[in-house]
Formats: sequence, structure tokens, C-alpha cells
Amino acid sequence: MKKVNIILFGIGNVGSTLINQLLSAKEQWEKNSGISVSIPVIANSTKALFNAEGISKNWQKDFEKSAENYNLEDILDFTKANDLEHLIAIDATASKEFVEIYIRLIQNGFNLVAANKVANTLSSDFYKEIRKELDYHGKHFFYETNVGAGLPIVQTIQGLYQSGEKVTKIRGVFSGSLSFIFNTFSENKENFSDVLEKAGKLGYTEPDAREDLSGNDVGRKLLILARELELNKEFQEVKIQSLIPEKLNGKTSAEEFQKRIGELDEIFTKHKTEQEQGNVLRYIGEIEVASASLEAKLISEPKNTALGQIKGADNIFEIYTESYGDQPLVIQGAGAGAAVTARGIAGDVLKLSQRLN
Ligand SMILES: NC(=O)C1=CN([C@@H]2O[C@H](COP(=O)(O)OP(=O)(O)OC[C@H]3O[C@@H](n4cnc5c(N)ncnc54)[C@H](O)[C@@H]3O)[C@@H](O)[C@H]2O)C=CC1
Ligand SMILES: N[C@@H](CC=O)C(=O)O
Repeated sequence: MKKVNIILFGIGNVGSTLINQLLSAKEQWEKNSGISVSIPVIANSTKALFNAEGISKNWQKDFEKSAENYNLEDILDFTKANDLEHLIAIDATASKEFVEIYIRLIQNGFNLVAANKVANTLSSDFYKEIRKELDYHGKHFFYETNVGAGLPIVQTIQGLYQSGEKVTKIRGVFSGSLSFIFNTFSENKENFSDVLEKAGKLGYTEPDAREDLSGNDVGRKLLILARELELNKEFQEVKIQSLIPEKLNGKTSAEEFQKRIGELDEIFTKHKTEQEQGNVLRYIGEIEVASASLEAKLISEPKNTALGQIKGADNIFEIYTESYGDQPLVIQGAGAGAAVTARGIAGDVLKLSQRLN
């Protein structure tokens, strides 16, 4: 039996669901894959719970009772002192700062799995540096949930590209929260701000919903896929239409924004009423490979098209390639939510574990 040790950073919406999924699937993984998963450390931004034997189903209570302030050194010392091998650090934070420790984790024997999209969307120098360190230390980095949550998008693009297929265009709805928001807002008479609030409660938005509404989250996903196709792009080069006015973005705090979301109602009611009859609003992403152009924008789409008919928090990805010709390869399904995202991370952990000797 191969024992794999998970150090989980981020025990919010996605991270806590992941713990429960991993603990429930433990016996099945042991029986079917010969992999025994243990979670000796879980951490939020300030406190960590350490248990060399691995946390149990009572982890929430244990965390409340015994979690202690920590820094990275404490975690490195703990894994060394307890001879923990086959280490996988999972980044289930949305932190822009946390990714700064990726290189040190790799240098200290960790493999990485990330739901956080930040590391893959910083400068291409940092992107290349991570991969250089991974190669040098013989470590792995999986990030399927960076695009499409639990949908198999990253692996499909990697598989097509690495097999020599020419991908010409990727177009679709890349945001689960914006999909839910526009599906609900286009169909119902609810205020935009009420629908936005609902999307947050369902766990579809980023911790700061402005990441979604500004188009930055879709911009990041476009960049992540473009880089899989070896397009040498930077985040600043992605053309992004923001859905929020400057007065609510910029220097406004997340709390203040939350209090003022009612100010969005008028703007979105205007978008809605100005459409042609039978159309719906869709926030789409598009990668044109030949011109290396990446764009995220709001469009009004006829309801009877592939993009127009999606439901709930669905994403849809149309992948155009040489072999598929004019009829794209299409992947569709829930593109946000704790359960599907956590399952996507669990899939990454399993695949990564199978590569460890
Ligand atoms: N919600 C979804 O449908 C999807 C989410 N993701 C990604 O999953 C990640 C987590 O999302 P949620 O769980 O919704 O966020 P959340 O806000 O519910 O949880 C974030 C957690 O990270 C912790 N954290 C923040 N900074 C930290 C640091 N420096 N060190 C350790 N922990 C830190 C927080 O304390 C919190 O426990 C985000 O990067 C998001 O983009 C990816 C795909 C889908
Ligand atoms: N906030 C994101 C979650 C998944 O990445 C989205 O809305 O798609």
C-alpha cells in the first residue's frame, strides 16, 4: 500500500468539502488503487492542525480546539520530524500571496495540486520557474480545477496538444458563477444583486465576487489554457470586459462592495432590456490560436444555440481543432460548486499519487 500525505492549505468552501470526500473515499482508494491517503496537516490563513496519524472525521471540532498559529517552517519541520513521505500540498486558497511559497514547497519535497488559479497566471517567468523546479526535483503539479472546476478541460487540452493535434480555437462559457447569474437573471424577475448574493451562498463565486464580475477569473482561465497551447501570453494581454463600474472596484473593500451591490441592479437591467427578444446574456471567453488573441466579454446570444441553452452553473467549452473540423469537441457541465471542484481536486490527488514511486 502506498501512503500519501496531504497538507491542505485552505479549509473554506472547497477545502472542507475535499476533506470530507477524501475521508469517505479512503477505503475505496485503498481497495481499488492501493493508495492510502492521510491528511496530517490542514491550515487556514492563520492556524494549522497537526496530526501525524492524519485527521479524522471530527476534524472540524479538533481544528477549533487544537489548531495553532503557524508558519511554513513549522509545517516543513513537522513533515521532516515525522518522516512523512509522498507529500502533496493542496492549494485550496484564493490567495495571491500563498503562491509565493510554491517554490519552497517543491524544494522541500512537496508535489502540488492547486484549485487556486493565481500561480498559473502570474508572469510567464514565474510559470516557467515553477516547472523548472518541478523537473529538477522530480515533482508533479496538477491543476485540473483551474478551468471548468471538476470538468476535464485542462487534461483534454493537454492531451490534444501533446498528441500533436492542432487546436485552433476555444470558445465558451468559462465562469460557473456568471453562468448561474445570467441564467437566473435572464429567466426570472429577480434583481441582479439578489441573484449575485444567491450565487455566493451556493459557493459559485470567488471569495471576493469582484474577481468574477470583473472578468478576471475568466481571463485567468483563458490564460491557463493558452499557456497549455504554448502561447506565450501575460495576464495583461488578455482583453477583458469588466462588468463592474470603477467606483465599485478599485479602492473599495470587499465588505463595502458587498454592501453596495444594489448599485449593479440598474446597469444589468439595462443590459437585459436592451437585448433582442429570445436572446439571453452570456459572459464568454474566446481563444483564437492563430492570432494568439484572448478575450472575455458579455454577449447577447440567441437562446436556441449551444451557448444560449446552458442551465444552472454550467460551463460549456467548444474546442475547435484540425481533426474535429467545423464541428467542435464540446465539454459541458457544472463549472462551479464545492462538490464538483473538490471531486476534481481528489481526481488530481489520485492521478498524482499513482505517479509517485
Ligand atoms: N468555488 C468553486 O466553484 C471553485 C473554486 N476554485 C478555487 O478554489 C479556491 C478556494 O475557493 P473557496 O473554497 O470557495 O474559498 P473560501 O474563501 O471558502 O476558502 C479559502 C480558504 O483559504 C484560506 N486561506 C486564505 N489565505 C491563506 C493562506 N495564505 N494560507 C492558508 N490558507 C489560506 C482561508 O482561510 C479559507 O479557509 C479558490 O482559489 C477558487 O478560485 C476553483 C474552481 C471552482
Ligand atoms: N468563481 C469561479 C469558480 C470556478 O473557478 C466561477 O464562477 O467559475
